[in-house]
Amino acid sequence: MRISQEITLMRGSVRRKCVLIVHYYLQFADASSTSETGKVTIDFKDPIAARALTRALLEHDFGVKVSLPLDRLIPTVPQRLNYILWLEDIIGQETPARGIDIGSGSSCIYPLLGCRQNGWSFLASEVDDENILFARKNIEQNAMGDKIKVVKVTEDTLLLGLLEGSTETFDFSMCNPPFYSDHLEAQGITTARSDDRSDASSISTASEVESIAWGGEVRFVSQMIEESLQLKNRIRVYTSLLGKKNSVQAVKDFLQKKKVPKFATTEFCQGKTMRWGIAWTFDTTVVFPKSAFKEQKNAKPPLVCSVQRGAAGLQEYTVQTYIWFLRKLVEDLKINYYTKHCGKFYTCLILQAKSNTWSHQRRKRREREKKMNSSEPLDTPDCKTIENARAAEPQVKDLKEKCSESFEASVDNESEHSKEDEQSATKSTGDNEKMLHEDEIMDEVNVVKEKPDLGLDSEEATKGKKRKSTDYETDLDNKSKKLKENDEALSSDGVNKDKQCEPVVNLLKGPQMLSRHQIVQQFKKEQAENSASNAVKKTLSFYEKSEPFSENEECLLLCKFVLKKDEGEMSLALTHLAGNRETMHQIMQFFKNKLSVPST
Ligand SMILES: C[S@@+](CC[C@H](N)C(=O)[O-])C[C@H]1O[C@@H](n2cnc3c(N)ncnc32)[C@H](O)[C@@H]1O
Repeated sequence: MRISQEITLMRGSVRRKCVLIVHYYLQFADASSTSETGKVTIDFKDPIAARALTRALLEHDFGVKVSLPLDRLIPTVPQRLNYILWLEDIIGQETPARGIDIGSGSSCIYPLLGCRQNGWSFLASEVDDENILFARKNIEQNAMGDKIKVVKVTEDTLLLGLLEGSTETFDFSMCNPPFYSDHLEAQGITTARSDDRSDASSISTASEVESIAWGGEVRFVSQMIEESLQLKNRIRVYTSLLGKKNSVQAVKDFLQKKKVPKFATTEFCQGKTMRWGIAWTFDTTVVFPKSAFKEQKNAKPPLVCSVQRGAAGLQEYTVQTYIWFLRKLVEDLKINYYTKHCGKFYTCLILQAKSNTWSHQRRKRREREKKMNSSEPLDTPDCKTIENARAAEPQVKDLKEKCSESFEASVDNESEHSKEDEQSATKSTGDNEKMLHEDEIMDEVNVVKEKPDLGLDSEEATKGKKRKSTDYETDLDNKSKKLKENDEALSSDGVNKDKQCEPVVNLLKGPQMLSRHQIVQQFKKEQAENSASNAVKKTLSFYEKSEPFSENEECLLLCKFVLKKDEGEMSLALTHLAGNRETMHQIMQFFKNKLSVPST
């Protein structure tokens, strides 16, 4: 397997692999250093080292020799390869396809890779003279002059201008557009996504014209969409890379507005760097990669609850305040949790519930109070009341500290993260602690949205009895009602109505304990069958890397817990990963009860 491909598939530890290659090429030995123990490292902040790595990878894996100026974008090979591999999936490798590359850069990397890998031929455009000079040199030194042509265009020219005066048709178009709309944006998030290198500490050598375009990438791609409406099937599949998650939705909205019949998105994950691909077509025979569709269809929507201002009587409407409150609840319920990300606007935990500790909270509290009154020692702290939480709220000021103390990998720069949480595609630091954006792999317009998952693990489902989604809704309503009734019954002054209350757990299917080993097996099976949701895939790799829970530890439910603040509004989402799905509804109901806004 080629080393860069291996890097792509490994999706991480790029450095380790890269340094081996740099070392492999003795002529690049200057760019690397070897410690006394023989550990080879390269400085990613050094443009010479970055260039050496790219050149070594291209030559070693693809037999492509390139010359690259140090004052222009130095492409990272694994990221570029991701895009080429995705295109291969869409258009197939069988036919010698002809494509367009908007903005070849000095490397001319996409045409060179596409030509060498698949025999594709290219018409490429570029605005920058120095880039054109180097791109043509690179084509020449790889003897690809008959397959790749680079033409100079003006900045307002994209597809229409490039194809003016010709009737030629193309199988695809591709583009890695300048991401930023202006210097401020470029500077503001430079560390998060300067170039597309996997590490924020790497150098960006991109010139202004390479990184900034009026209106940013959304306008750039929107113009391509507008022009495609005129060109229609002259290009079979239009594609572009996107560097910001926000841009994906904006471009999808635009495609929908323009009534483009078919489009798809994908996610490229390389180390800590995320990029997105968008593809659209007017040819309904185009089939976008199947596996990803399946993934989208199989992904069950999370349970989401909005967290209102003043919920639980807390005054500060911040993720830190509420994560503190919710973590307390989780701890009191003796639910194990593991922090995947702790940020200003986004916190993600993995919850592992061993047993149902959330039913009958009031009864348990009364029992505890009784014990306290009879001066018996209190052995098991139970769920804190809202009042307790309110009383403790002043501690919230220390939350950031607490958060970073107890969370395994903390946020090292809040302002950086606020940008990251809202705008950037870069994952947070630390191998095991990746920032989870909402899962969004391939989707297509007009895919019917799934009904929310409402207990598909229930008895009927296991018996194979088909039920309408409305049935599930009614079921959940009934269960929620029952929960509420129980709560109300239990909260009546001094009257013990426990006997009247059927335990909620009896309404549900019996506990279904899974060991960590079984969970991992289940995840692997889903992955092999291509039915694993993104959340499951990420949890699997997280499990494999970090082993957060012991091998034999059993659990009733494993779910992802996300508290985030988006456009000023906070929400809590639970995504099922493994175990008894019904219990996730109960836990969500429990959180909802605790997060009610007290009447004044
Ligand atoms: C982000 S760089 C990508 C370069 C290369 N494709 C890569 O992936 O490494 C964007 C490139 O587009 C070029 N560019 C900007 N506006 C353009 C336009 N209207 N037409 C063609 N190229 C353009 C820039 O000069 C720059 O080389």
